[in-house]
Amino acid sequence: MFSVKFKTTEELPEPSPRLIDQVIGQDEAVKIVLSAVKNKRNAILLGEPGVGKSMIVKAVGEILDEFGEFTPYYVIAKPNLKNMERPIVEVIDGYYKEKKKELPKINFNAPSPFTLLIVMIIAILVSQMIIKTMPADYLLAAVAITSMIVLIFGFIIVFSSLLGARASMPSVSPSDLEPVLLYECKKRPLVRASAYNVTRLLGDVKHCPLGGKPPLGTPPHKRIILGAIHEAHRGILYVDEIKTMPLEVQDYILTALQDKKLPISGRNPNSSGATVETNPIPCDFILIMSGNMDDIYNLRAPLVDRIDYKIVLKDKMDNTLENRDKILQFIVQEIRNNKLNHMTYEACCEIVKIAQYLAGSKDKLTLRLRLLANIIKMANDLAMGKEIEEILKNFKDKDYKPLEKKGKVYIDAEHVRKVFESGIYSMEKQVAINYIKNFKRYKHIVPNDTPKVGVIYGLAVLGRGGVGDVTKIVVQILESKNPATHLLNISGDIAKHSITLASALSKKLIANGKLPLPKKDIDLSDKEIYIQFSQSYSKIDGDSATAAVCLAIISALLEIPLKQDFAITGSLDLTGNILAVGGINEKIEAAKRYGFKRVIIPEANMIDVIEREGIEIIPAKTLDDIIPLVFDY
Ligand SMILES: Nc1ncnc2c1ncn2[C@@H]1O[C@H](COP(=O)(O)OP(=O)(O)OP(=O)(O)O)[C@@H](O)[C@H]1O
Repeated sequence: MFSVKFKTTEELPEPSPRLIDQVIGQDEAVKIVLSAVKNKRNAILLGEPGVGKSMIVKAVGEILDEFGEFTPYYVIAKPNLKNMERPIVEVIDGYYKEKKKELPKINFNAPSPFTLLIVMIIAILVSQMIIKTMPADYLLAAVAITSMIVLIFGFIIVFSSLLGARASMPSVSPSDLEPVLLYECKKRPLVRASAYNVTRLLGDVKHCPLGGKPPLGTPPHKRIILGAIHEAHRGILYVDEIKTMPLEVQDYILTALQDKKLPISGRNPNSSGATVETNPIPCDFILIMSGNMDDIYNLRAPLVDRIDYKIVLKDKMDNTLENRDKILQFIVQEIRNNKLNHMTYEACCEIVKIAQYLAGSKDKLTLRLRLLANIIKMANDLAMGKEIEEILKNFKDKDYKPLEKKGKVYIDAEHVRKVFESGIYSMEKQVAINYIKNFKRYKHIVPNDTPKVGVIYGLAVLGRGGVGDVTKIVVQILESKNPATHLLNISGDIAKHSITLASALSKKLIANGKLPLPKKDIDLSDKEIYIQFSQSYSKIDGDSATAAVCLAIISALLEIPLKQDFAITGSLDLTGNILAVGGINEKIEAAKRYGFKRVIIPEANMIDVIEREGIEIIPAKTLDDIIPLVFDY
């Protein structure tokens, strides 16, 4: 199964501590993201949930220092003395601690010593002129007048400038005018924000219940909240959940990408911050976004155009020795990273089997690794169950002492199997399992040895739960002047079309008389065909029942009974070839669960089938292959 031999994962080497080395099966995507970051390109990662989109970005974030020089900076906000509602935000290179003393002082427009000197000289010259024009007896008075002039000039200049500066904000205390540090960035940043969180992404101005004006309120520059878009300056902005990104936010991001700066304004119209807006603040970042496959359609075209790399992550990989080793590496990582108990070799093999099952084929392994991680964690909890039971048993015991560890606990294959079969890791699977359990009580579907005309068992997968189910298909023929085909309990368009096809094909095959069945003369022009998916309340919306329906119609029209010990799945083309279907392993599992001894599947699907005991799997290429196996004549 793996290239190394071991009894438990304890014997395997420690995984690399670097997250970038821990990413499994997404080598291409990792390479592209690294190249995007190196060359300052924007990128979007698309893929199924839990395939490692966030992990890749986080891993790249860990090694950002390796992408060349970075100039540290800090961001301060200071008041705008001309208009307090337009505070000024500045990005300053360097470390805040070093430059703290040099923080810009608020200028009260106090006159400089040079201005004062000029004023004094003018004042002295004026007083000299006065003295010269005065008679000698008034000299003393003249000197006094001159001194007064000099003093008055000085006072007027100093106080007028101070009063002038404060005219727009009377009673502001010096502390209200102090600049504040909003953010300091010492190494290249990776800033993560969810697309729906507008405040976090774009920044905001806090509400001040006291009106937002000194002396009682907090001045606007002290209420600014920097956005992730600004914190990501000179680094990476990672936006996930793009499906939820409001159009307005997309426009702001677009502006930021174009202008490399964006102002912050109050976002809540009812807040005192609503009237505040800063200057455009520098925000030169690489944008990386992520979402599920269809989410890209929620983005505006101009934004999509500005994203250079569009990367689709894989959701499965080939089932090779090398890739099974990667799954093993993943198991060890999950155990070490989450401090779980170690796993036996057999349990690891079981995880590989589940990886095949979730990939829908024996040739593939799933890369929806969050699902696998959850299964491993729950299997670990189950392995610990014995201890938990013991603790509960001793809970009421006064003399209870904490358990002494009796030997090591290992996750074994049984724990893994139990978690997978119970479906505890998936809500949809549990709903489907409950539905099937309840329905089975009515014994509507029971394999038996009594052949019946027009009755056959088809196979389906319930909802998104990944659980297969058996559906009973019943066909009845009525003599009628109004020949038609009626479909009952069939909702999906594809299903309706495929069953119409089955009906036409079965009539054609009977009409040309080439079926390997006893011949019977039959007038098809007066037959009304009723096809029912009996007691099927789950939506039948695929075409995988086409072969089953076709056989049931032939049986009903020719009145030749069908055996009842098998279930069948397969799509059909117009010439009677059986075509591959999805969810083949779930369908085989369902047939086995209901007790069928045989299951007929398209031959093309054989590459997907994961071996299991207890049921015979019969591949079929054409209807002619199947007919001798299923009719009782
Ligand atoms: N390619 C991978 N390699 C290793 N571990 C993985 C990988 N993909 C997923 N995992 C495991 O699953 C967890 C969740 O993965 P992550 O959050 O990156 O998925 P995602 O694709 O971003 O999912 P979503 O679309 O739901 O946000 C990881 O922390 C890791 O344990």
